Amino acid sequence: MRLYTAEEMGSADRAAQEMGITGRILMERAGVGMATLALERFSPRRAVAVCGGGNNGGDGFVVARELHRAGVEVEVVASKETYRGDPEANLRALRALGIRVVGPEGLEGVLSGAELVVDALLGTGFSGEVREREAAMIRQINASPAPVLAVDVPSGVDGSTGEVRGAAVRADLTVCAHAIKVGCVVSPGREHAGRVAVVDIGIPPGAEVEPSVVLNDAASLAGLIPRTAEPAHKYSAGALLVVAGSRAMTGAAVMTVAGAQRAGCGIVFLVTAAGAAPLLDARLTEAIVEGAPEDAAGHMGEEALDAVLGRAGRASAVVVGPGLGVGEGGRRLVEGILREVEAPVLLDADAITNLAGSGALARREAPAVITPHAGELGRIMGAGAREISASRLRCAREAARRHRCCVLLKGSDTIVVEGDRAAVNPTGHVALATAGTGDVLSGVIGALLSRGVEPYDAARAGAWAHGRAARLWLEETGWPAESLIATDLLSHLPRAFAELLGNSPEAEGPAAPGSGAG
Ligand SMILES: NC(=O)C1=CN([C@@H]2O[C@H](COP(=O)(O)OP(=O)(O)OC[C@H]3O[C@@H](n4cnc5c(N)ncnc54)[C@H](O)[C@@H]3O)[C@@H](O)[C@H]2O)[C@@H](O)CC1
Ligand SMILES: [K+]
Repeated sequence: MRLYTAEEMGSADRAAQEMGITGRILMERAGVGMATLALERFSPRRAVAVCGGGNNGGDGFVVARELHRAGVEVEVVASKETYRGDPEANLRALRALGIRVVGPEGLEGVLSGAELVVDALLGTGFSGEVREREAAMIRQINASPAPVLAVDVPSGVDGSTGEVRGAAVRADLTVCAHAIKVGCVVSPGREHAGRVAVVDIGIPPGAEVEPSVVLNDAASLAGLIPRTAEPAHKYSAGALLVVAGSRAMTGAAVMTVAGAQRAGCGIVFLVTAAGAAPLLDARLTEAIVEGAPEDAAGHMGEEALDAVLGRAGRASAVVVGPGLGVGEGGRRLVEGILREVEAPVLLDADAITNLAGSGALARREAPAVITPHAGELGRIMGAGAREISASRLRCAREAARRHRCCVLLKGSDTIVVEGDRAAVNPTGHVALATAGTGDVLSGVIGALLSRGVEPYDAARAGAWAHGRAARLWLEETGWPAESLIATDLLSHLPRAFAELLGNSPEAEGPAAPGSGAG
């Protein structure tokens, strides 16, 4: 599904107008569509439309008129004294219909008793920090117990980035005109938007622009995952080397290896700290486990590089990091792998932390993927987790540029960036905020890399399947989200992949007996 920034929406809007579809028509369509959804979802008897001075406010005036027409008792707050253009015409219509219009000072009064608040204060024309006058109105809307329908984007959220500086409306439903705005799916904007819907406003296909950010839905992933072609052997199905675990940290390695196995990897090698190897060997019956030299803390350091490179020669991708441990030795090990291994390398967890201040990723010519959470990304960007979390899209892009790799920034809105491309994953769930799920994800993406999927696509498909597996588990068990543990994902990953493969064309190879054409 298409996501639009403010700029992209503006281009589509201008192109539509050049084709004779006026702004007035678009505003009418937007307002009528949003009012229809408001009636369907909230059935309000009394509603308040809070309208700003731009076209977002103009949409709000149309919503108010339509609600009035449907018999809803409507009051309107207009933030500006004088209006121009389409908003002015729509405001005049309200007055002619006898709908009460008050200024911002009347907001508190009209909010009491409202069964729906229509937030049309600020839309895609807003960015930066909200001025105090509007911030005060936003705080009043948020203090009201009535449900909130946001017009196009919750006021105070930057529609192009999801950034919030200062106050922003917390909506129950955000109805976007024509296309979901990027700011409604990227955190923290995502948390302000509530449920998100789209209304068609009649922008013709010829006016569409190429979006810079896509929603990582199943349709966008169709055909990316290869089926194993016949004749198959365990290496042709992908051979993954996992470099993970330390004497005191074995679970992370288990999760990564198991995630890779469930994502269809033909064979998984694990190189781990010598002290962890016997336990992991007993635990991971289907993997080939090798112990490598460890330091006094039980971590693999540079001395483990030979063992890693020995195995890497047989692997079509390498995952490094879960449970590795943090330290100078670990840094040299990760740098050595980035320098010597030509197959795609995925760095997760401690492998990322170990690279703080290092230029090894940027120097690497072969493909690399990193899968940090906000804290880990902060460490290699010289920033705090809070700074990253406030500007997730911008920071992920900057990291991909500076470190010349594919970046998957974990979160409820996992973001994948490579070069100019960016995708936001919609399958994430709060249930995934538990130990070990990230290790499973790195195994899953590693498996896809080992099967020849390009880094950007492997990261996107992995994020989708990982989130989908959690959702399938929740649907099947009916258990509370807090009860999910990382191993639960393993049993549901195959079904998540089956859904993706349902969209995938059969790989070239001899036709299976009895299979029909197509
Ligand atoms: N572009 C399009 O194709 C369409 C746009 N439509 C609507 O128009 C909106 C965009 O309209 P505009 O471009 O007029 O912009 P907005 O109405 O989103 O914002 C402009 C208003 O915000 C105020 N503002 C800007 N920065 C501020 C700040 N930091 N603090 C407080 N107030 C601030 C301005 O003074 C102005 O009153 C969309 O979100 C959508 O709702 C729809 O009517 C349909 C078509
Ligand atoms: K709004």
